[in-house]
Amino acid sequence: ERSTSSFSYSSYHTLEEIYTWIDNFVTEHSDIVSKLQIGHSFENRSILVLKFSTGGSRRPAIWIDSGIHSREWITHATGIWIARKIVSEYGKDRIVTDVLNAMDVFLEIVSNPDGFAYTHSMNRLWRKNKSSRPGTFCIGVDLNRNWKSGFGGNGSNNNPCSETYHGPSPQSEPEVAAVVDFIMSHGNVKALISIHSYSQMLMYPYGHSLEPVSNQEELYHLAKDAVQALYEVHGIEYIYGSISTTLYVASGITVDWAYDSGIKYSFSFELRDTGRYGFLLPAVQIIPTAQETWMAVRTIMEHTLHH
Ligand SMILES: O=C(NO)N[C@H](Cc1ccccc1)C(=O)O
Ligand SMILES: [Zn+2]
Repeated sequence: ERSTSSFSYSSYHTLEEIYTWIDNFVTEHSDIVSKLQIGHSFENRSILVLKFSTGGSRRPAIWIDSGIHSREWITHATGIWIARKIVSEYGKDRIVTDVLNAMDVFLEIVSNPDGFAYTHSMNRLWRKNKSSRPGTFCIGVDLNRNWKSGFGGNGSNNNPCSETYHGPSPQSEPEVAAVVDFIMSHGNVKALISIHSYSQMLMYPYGHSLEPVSNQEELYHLAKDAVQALYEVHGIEYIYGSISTTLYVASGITVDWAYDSGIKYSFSFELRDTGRYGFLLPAVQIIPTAQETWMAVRTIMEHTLHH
């Protein structure tokens, strides 16, 4: 039937099932949610974004993306659950209500649709998109290395066969160009949250250099508060800090571009787990992961609203 009540939020789904859920979800919550198509993938699939808005025009906004790496299935599942949480909490939870009465939220659940389809059809552990170019033997660009900030630097690879291939040029990939174009033309995005898995980390820029960002202190304390809110749900421990100092140097990444484009609250999550199951996180952990992640996301939203 056309309702999302038959959709299992505790299961992993195919691209078609998620796109059908998006249509049903928007139909059922058309007072607060709308569907935008911001572009097409390399293989010509629609790139969809959910817009949560209670009115106004060009309100300050929060951007959330998941699934930029297609094998990280827990991130799409978490994005879907968070979408439902936002609509169910509006009018009940004070923070969500205050945020949505003043700001818009954009949520891109399947940021790499071609790669995601491929993880269902051919290769469960595919990470990159599916772009190909004449004379290039290997397929795919790492969409977390194709952004302009620090493009081509250390922690990205010039070899098309590499899992961290940065692509021929910044924003060469339609999946990245669509997001850049959307955020730049919107011009009022105040926070960006890019959701990955796994490692249980909450990180902020920079990845391409060890130099601290100007509001490093603020981001450190916000990350600390967000990680504490996450911990209080199921006792899961995250580490936090800047990408380059907490993890490793990575160049051309989403959050560095966002930060350098003026989005001062830019974060990247690495969801569960710490390696026992890794990308193959059992479906039984979807809802617990989404519940705890939501509390961290809500903390970042509240801070963005008040600063
Ligand atoms: O791939 C993942 N996690 O899925 N993360 C690593 C590290 C990372 C995370 C977040 C931002 C930048 C870099 C990556 O190489 O992209
Ligand atoms: Zn990733």
